[in-house]
Amino acid sequence: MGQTISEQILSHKAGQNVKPGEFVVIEPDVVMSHDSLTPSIIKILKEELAASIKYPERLVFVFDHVSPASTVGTADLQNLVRRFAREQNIRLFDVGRGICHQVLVEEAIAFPGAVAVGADSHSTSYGAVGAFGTGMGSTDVALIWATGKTWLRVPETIRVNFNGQLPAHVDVKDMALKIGRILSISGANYMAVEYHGIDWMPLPGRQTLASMAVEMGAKVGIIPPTGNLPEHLQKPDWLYIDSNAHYRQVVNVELEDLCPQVSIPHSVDHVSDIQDVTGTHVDVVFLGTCTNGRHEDLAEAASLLKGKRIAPGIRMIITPASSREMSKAASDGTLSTLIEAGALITSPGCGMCMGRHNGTLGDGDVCLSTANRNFKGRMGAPTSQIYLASPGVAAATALRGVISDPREL
Ligand SMILES: CC(C)[C@H](C(=O)O)[C@@H](O)C(=O)O
Ligand code: SF4
Repeated sequence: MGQTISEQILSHKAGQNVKPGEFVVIEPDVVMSHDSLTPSIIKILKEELAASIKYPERLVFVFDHVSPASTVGTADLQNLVRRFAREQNIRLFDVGRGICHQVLVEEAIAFPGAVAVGADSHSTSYGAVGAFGTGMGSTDVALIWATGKTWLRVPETIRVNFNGQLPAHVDVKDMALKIGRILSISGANYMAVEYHGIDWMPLPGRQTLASMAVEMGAKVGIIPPTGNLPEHLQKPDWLYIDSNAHYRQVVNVELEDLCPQVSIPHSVDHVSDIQDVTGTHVDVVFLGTCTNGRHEDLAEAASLLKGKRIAPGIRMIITPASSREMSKAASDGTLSTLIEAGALITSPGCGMCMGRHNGTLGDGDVCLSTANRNFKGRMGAPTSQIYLASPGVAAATALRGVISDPREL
């Protein structure tokens, strides 16, 4: 019997062939945590486990969730983590560097064939480079700090086949929302989702797809590390695309038939074709996050906003995913196009994604966001509403002040 990509990676790590449903103990290559949870992981390590860190070189800290700090409380906690990182010799990417998932890919800390664990649910993002990336809670992560090891149940795999090419102004985000619509928020619970037919897709689109796998409950969302990727992200020799692999379910999506998709409050899998929601009033447009805050996303918005102004009364807030993505957008004029159109650019990081700073939503605010979650109250007031869509839909909506189709501009 052949093996899926996740099965191959876990077999490689375990040093023996593993099958779905089996429990394995492995040593993750990378253990990421961010400003939001690192203080509590340090506390668990010290107070509950009374342990020390086994492999500091495998740990990475990133300050992105409230970055730079917005209150004395968050500033003090970040200082605590800075001191701890210095004492323990742990790599830290400080405020302004970017969203943890973006930074780990840019710095090639997450790499093809690796097991990359993060104290964050969107750690499925590392599947973009063909890593087994998965999120864990603070206690599990503290145990990895202490022992260097963790256990996993080998997931079954759902195979998604994308066929054909995307029409103009239909985006990888629409592919991700469409899969969520087909599988539902629990359709991939504790499974791997493996995406095929997208060798043509560059890295940023792969990051969009992999980041959203967890929104269907997936343990990992993985794209074979072949095709349109830089040399250093091509697959290792031991990893292969196995036509005899066994999949729990196969989903086929014809890209030619896809139109812009919009997720409606308050559930990610509550998705409509755009024509069913065009004209919906919006107060705020948010372009950013680990799902859609890269240079390509900003450039797509800029191409639609060039020489125009966003609608009166609309706030458009743009938070680049990292300093590198921001710098690319600065050097090719993307940022100035967006600023001239009336958008606000914030420091790189998670920004308003979780409602903790940089544009928290107030009572009754309606937001069209390029993020990955639209749970009630996520971005601020419980009475606010979040629609999720692509960067092109975000730009068209900012221009018109109501949800709009970028194909009709
Ligand atoms: C704060 C963090 C633990 C959380 C997560 O796990 O995903 C956040 O990044 C999110 O997107 O909701
Ligand atoms: S950008 Fe949003 S979804 Fe991504 S890690 Fe940050 S808070 Fe979580």
